[in-house]
Amino acid sequence: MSSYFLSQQGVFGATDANTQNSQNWMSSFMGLSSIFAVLGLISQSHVGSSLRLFILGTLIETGRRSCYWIVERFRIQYSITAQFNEGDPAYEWILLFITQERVWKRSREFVVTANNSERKWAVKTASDPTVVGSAEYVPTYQAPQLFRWRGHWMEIRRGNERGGNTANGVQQTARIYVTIYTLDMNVLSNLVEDARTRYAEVNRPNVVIHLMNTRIMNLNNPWNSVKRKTRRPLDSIILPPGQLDSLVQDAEEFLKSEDWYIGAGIPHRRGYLLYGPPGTGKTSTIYALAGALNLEIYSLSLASNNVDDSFLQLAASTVPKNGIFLIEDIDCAFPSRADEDDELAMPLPLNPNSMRARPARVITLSGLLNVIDGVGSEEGKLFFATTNYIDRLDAALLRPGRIDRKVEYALSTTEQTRSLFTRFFPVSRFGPEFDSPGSGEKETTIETLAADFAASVPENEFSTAELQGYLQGHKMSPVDAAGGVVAWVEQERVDRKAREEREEERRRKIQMRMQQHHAPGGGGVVGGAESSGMGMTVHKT
Ligand SMILES: Nc1ncnc2c1ncn2[C@@H]1O[C@H](COP(=O)(O)OP(=O)(O)OP(=O)(O)O)[C@@H](O)[C@H]1O
Repeated sequence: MSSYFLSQQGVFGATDANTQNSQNWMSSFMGLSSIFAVLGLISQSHVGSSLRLFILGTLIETGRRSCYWIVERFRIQYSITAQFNEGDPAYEWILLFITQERVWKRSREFVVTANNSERKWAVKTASDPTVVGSAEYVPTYQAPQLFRWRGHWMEIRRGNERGGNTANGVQQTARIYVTIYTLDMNVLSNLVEDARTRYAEVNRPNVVIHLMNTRIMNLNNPWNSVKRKTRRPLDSIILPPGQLDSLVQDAEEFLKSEDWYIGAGIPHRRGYLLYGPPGTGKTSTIYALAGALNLEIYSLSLASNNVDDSFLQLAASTVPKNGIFLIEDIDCAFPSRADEDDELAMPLPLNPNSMRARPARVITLSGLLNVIDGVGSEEGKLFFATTNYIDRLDAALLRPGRIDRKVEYALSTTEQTRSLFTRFFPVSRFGPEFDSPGSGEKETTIETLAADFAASVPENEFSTAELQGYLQGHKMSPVDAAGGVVAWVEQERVDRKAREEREEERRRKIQMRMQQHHAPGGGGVVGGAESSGMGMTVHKT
């Protein structure tokens, strides 16, 4: 639920200010009558001009304060002020709203950044529509801006709230204050709804991805980096028949059945694990699904050393309802048995004093489980996790209720390979001028080439991403793509073998260095590891 702070009394302790103002006014008023009395005296007694000037000044100042008081009174009585905090989705809505309403017209201060995929709600500063700028201009809105919307006067102002000190410096949270000169609360609701609708409309062609900038962590706004990606059609994801449809249907049904979950007393959340080799379409599926269901993604990597249990909890709790909470490579948080062995097999430093401390593992399994299904797991959210190594995940993590659906992604089947070829070389793009040897019907030719291509790629040996990489190198010529694939497969096998041998050699060298290091007279064991399991593992190998 989006939140914005409301006040009919202004935002800066207006009640106290009112009391003080009214006292000032009263005293000013009382002062006025005595001033007039004194004036009479003065005119009679012909006191000097300096005294008259002084009295005139006092009168002007009193008048100024009275006007100010009246204006403030009016403002407080006849206005509604709403506060939008950075980090809340409503903040994004209102930013877009003020950009579209061209409230910035009189703004003279901008933050200028080079164009990139990060979303900023920049404004167009060039009047010539043909000018394509290389930078984006975001108004600071530091000075209050007055504008009219649907017949109502409004004022907009931006401020920064100073938070606590952290390792990353002082945390600041931006706020936007909108003052509407009306007594009708509906105007505010309409404004927020209008802003939300515009936001949804503008983002229709994109998928919005919220990320954490773990270098500049902000406890008030953990999702402090927003990117947009062009929406990817579902049919551009090539998977075995039925796999994608069933996933989309499942997610759609989940979103529609909140009442059923409440009635059945089951928390309204659903967890999916997509697992399989790299480059098989796990992440692409989630992005395409988010686009199709109009959902925003909140994506987190557990690989960062800065993320700990409490931050994870905070991040999960700030994902709004109907958002997708995505943890990519979820196995990264915990070492596998193989990894642990590898770490023990790390080359030991020659000088024990130079041994670097290993980074602390700050995410615990119980912390992660808590986030997925415990106190921190908010309802109405889709949870997605991806991994290349399902066998490294703890059984507790995989149990239903935490992960409700596991979907396996495999290396490309012959049918997927064929579909990938026809997606790369659509009949529409290659048209009548497509000139193929054999000069059959155009459509038949592409189909034939696709069949030849698929038959030449061994099933379940290459990922879709690898095949896509190959096809990209021949994107203008389906004939070359189909003709060259046999040689490519051979070359890939040779390269793969060489890579595996290099890796094997690297491991062997590490083991040898460890053995030398632990052998009698070989430098001893650092930090008393001799008596530990670590020493035993090494001697055995
Ligand atoms: N099944 C697929 N259908 C269409 N494109 C795919 C498919 N699999 C991979 N790709 C393409 O390969 C690239 C990498 O895909 P993606 O990131 O989705 O793979 P992944 O399985 O998530 O990999 P990783 O496990 O390394 O994160 C993308 O450009 C994507 O378009």
